[in-house]
Amino acid sequence: MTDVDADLVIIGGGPAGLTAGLYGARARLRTLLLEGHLPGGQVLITDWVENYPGYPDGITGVDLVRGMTEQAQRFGMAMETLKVDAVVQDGSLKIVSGEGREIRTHAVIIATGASPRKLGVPGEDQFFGKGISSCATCDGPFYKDRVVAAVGGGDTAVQESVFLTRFAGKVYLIHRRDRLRAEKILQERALANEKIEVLWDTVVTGVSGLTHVENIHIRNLKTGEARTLRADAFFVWIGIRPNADFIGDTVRRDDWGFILTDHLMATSVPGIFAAGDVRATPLRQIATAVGDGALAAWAAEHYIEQLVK
Ligand SMILES: Cc1cc2nc3c(=O)[nH]c(=O)nc-3n(C[C@H](O)[C@H](O)[C@H](O)COP(=O)(O)OP(=O)(O)OC[C@H]3O[C@@H](n4cnc5c(N)ncnc54)[C@H](O)[C@@H]3O)c2cc1C
Repeated sequence: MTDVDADLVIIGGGPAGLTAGLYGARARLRTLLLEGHLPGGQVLITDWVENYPGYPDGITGVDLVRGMTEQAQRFGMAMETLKVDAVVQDGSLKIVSGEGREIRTHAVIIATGASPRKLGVPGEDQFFGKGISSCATCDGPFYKDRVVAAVGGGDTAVQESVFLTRFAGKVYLIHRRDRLRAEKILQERALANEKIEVLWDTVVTGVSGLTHVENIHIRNLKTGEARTLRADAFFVWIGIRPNADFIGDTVRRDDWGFILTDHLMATSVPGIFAAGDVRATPLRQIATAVGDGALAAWAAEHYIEQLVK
């Protein structure tokens, strides 16, 4: 059999990749995880996780992913900091490359997750990092007793708006519809919170300020009324896009770019699997990412066994 640098390469060190690493290492595959930044993925910017089973009182995102990383490494998963920019086939091998490095492997699990979507309104790029953020854990504490605005209506927007009230004096939650999409328990908390004012049927048309966010320009979709909110920060939580540009059209993807898989996480290319938020799935959570990662590693193990027979 052709020599490889690792039996299994996992791209991305969020909960999906770390779980795949744990299962790959325990299957005694030479398992290498490549992470472009720090292991942990989106969980690193999640202040408090209260719906991951096994932690009845909740756990910080940092502690949860630290445990996942240590557990996978304890069983032998190797980890390197490397931003992958291509995966190509070479016969039955896969070549994973990035930053001038090439790694030959039998199987690849893509677990590169997703990133926040942008609104695409004037001022958004200009003020990113100058009052515009998608990370309440990172930036919320800067706005003690200040007025902040947020946009979105899903789990992240609602949960993180409640989190922002620990610091901010007032949080405007701007939502384009007349009801929220978030889990009911999260909605109840937000709607009962006196610091949160939901602006229903409203869209953001722009952000302005001098050197930092000062104004959020909004329009009511029902009345057509345009107005300007004074706010010191603006948090954008309107969904996510997959971190899958590097794979191009090597594997089949849906209309939004999420990778299509079967129930065993196999993509359209034998030996390439996908797990977690990067794949087309109806629920994107830590628990589902972990389940995907375990299945993907199991499927990769069986794929590799077939190769070496
Ligand atoms: C603010 C916030 C709060 C949330 N709260 C909860 C919650 O309370 N409960 C819950 O269950 N879920 C929550 N989620 C969702 C949850 O975090 C995600 O569903 C989960 O992290 C997905 O895991 P993943 O491993 O698929 O991807 P990610 O966590 O996105 O990890 C992907 C990793 O891949 C890396 N990567 C990307 N591209 C490359 C590349 N080219 N090369 C190398 N590495 C790369 C990234 O750096 C990242 O570390 C929250 C998300 C956010 C943003």
